[in-house]
Amino acid sequence: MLNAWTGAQIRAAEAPRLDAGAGDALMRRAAHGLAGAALALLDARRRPRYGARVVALAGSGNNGGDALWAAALLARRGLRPAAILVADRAHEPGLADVHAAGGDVVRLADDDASTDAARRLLADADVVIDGILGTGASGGLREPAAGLAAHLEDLRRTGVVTVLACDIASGIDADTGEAPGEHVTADATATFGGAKVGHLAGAGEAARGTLTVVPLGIEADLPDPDLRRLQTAELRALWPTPARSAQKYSRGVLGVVAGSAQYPGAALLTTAAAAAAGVGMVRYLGPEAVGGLINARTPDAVCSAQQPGDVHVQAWLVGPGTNDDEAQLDRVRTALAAAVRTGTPAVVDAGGMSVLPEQGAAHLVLTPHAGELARLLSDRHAADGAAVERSDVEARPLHHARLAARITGCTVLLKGATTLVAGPDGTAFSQADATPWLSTAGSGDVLAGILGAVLAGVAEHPRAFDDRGLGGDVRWAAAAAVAASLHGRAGRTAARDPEGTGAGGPIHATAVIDALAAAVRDVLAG
Ligand SMILES: NC(=O)C1=CN([C@@H]2O[C@H](COP(=O)(O)OP(=O)(O)OC[C@H]3O[C@@H](n4cnc5c(N)ncnc54)[C@H](OP(=O)(O)O)[C@@H]3O)[C@@H](O)[C@H]2O)[C@@H](O)CC1
Ligand SMILES: Nc1ncnc2c1ncn2[C@@H]1O[C@H](COP(=O)(O)OP(=O)(O)O)[C@@H](O)[C@H]1O
Ligand SMILES: [K+]
Repeated sequence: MLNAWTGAQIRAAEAPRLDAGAGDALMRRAAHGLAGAALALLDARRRPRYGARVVALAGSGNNGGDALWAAALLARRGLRPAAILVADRAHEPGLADVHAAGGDVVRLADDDASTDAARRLLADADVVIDGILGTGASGGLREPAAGLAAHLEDLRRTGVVTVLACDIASGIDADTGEAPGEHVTADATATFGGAKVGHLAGAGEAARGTLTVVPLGIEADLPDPDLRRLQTAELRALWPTPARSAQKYSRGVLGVVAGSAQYPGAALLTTAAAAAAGVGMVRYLGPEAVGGLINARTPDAVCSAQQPGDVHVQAWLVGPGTNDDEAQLDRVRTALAAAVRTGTPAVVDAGGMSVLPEQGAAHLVLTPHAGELARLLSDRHAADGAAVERSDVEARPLHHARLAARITGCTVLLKGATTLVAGPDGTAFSQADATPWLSTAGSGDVLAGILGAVLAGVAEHPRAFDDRGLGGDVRWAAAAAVAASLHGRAGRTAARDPEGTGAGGPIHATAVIDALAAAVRDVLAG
């Protein structure tokens, strides 16, 4: 599990040590970790350490102090240190050490001469340590730092310099991952004491590069994390693997209300994905014509035009492709009412979100993309009557996912390059296991099918969640994170993009279904 905390949580854990006068010692430890990360970056890029130019960008706070101290430490390893001070104050002991190491120092102001001098230093740099702002920042980067950050990004993108962020890329909010304005983009980040929420959400995910956590000795005092990311070990433990004595009913029956005579595709994709994910049985409820099409692709699905009240299932999947079909929407309403009454978990996708019960529950998992979440929040007057736009959700994804979970009382899975899951109690997960090739029509239907299969299996595996501190209502959010991760991994497998960088090539939704078994096998094999 990769856990992430807010700046306030980290500061609270540090507070007793700061009160005991250990602040400098903590900063020295941070600077040491930062210097090590700078050397590792040079090594990874096969650039010689000796004579390499390291430039610290230093703001007025301790983040700047860390960067200055790291640059001074690197002078002892043969690097040529320099500093660009972007505020009118700088961490005095750090600056003194850079001077003592013979480093060049430029103080950036709003004039051409200092801007030119700063740019000359950057153009000569091998590694730039971004210590402009850390967890003490409020709002976006201000000038002149904002202009320098934009220039730095031009140099980074064209391979002139490598950027190492101190704690967090400056301009990214450590508590949310939001970027209110210009921000630094890093090739790597060394963070202190624990990952920050801003590394795993919003613009912060793409701005951080490779993340290294430098221990500060405060780890035992950290509270429950604010945001979590499941990794292979958790996926292996939480994936619904059949017991020796399993039979189809014990593995879980998934009731699916999806598609319509006019839009059968969503029904085909969701049922095929659920079957491929290894659910015990899929029971499809809908028009006969759609059932026929489903059986041509997925003969193992049991299709009928029954009503939800007539079937016994362990989980529901409702809503994909049902928008324009009143009979299907009626089935969706009935299934959701039954789910709330009986505590049966349900995936509520697409059209299903327009017929939510008044009183939601954590075991109903909504799966909107940013546009659908904006509509849902607008319909619920979440912004005091003002419309919420897709761009609002994209700019502040974690905030809006949590807001929607609180307002609806349901678990909310917000789809995107990073998928965020929020429970109504504020518990949140972030998964970034996908590939941009997954952004294709029908990909969301496949995710809904996988999630349906996972939810149908949860009842059989309560201990797996309890044993990892993911019991109670948190299990629904955790199950959604499991599904998002496997969906992303299947996408990577299908696209042949193992790192999720956009390498490989195009895929369509059915290719993701076909790759799912291999992705699950990889996870189970560790
Ligand atoms: N705590 C510890 O023990 C340890 C902490 N550690 C390190 O400390 C870092 C946190 O340090 P910090 O608290 O000094 O805050 P930091 O982010 O450097 O900046 C605050 C300063 O910036 C300014 N400022 C604010 N917003 C701004 C903006 N938008 N644009 C421009 N300026 C802005 C603001 O001044 P203002 O101008 O607003 O008065 C304020 O003075 C943390 O990330 C980690 O690296 C490690 O060494 C381990 C031990
Ligand atoms: N840029 C991206 N990188 C990785 N995954 C993405 C990206 N864009 C979308 N996805 C994933 O693809 C799926 C798209 O879902 P959705 O928008 O509902 O598509 P549809 O409604 O056509 O099925 C989601 O699981 C989402 O997380
Ligand atoms: K920083």
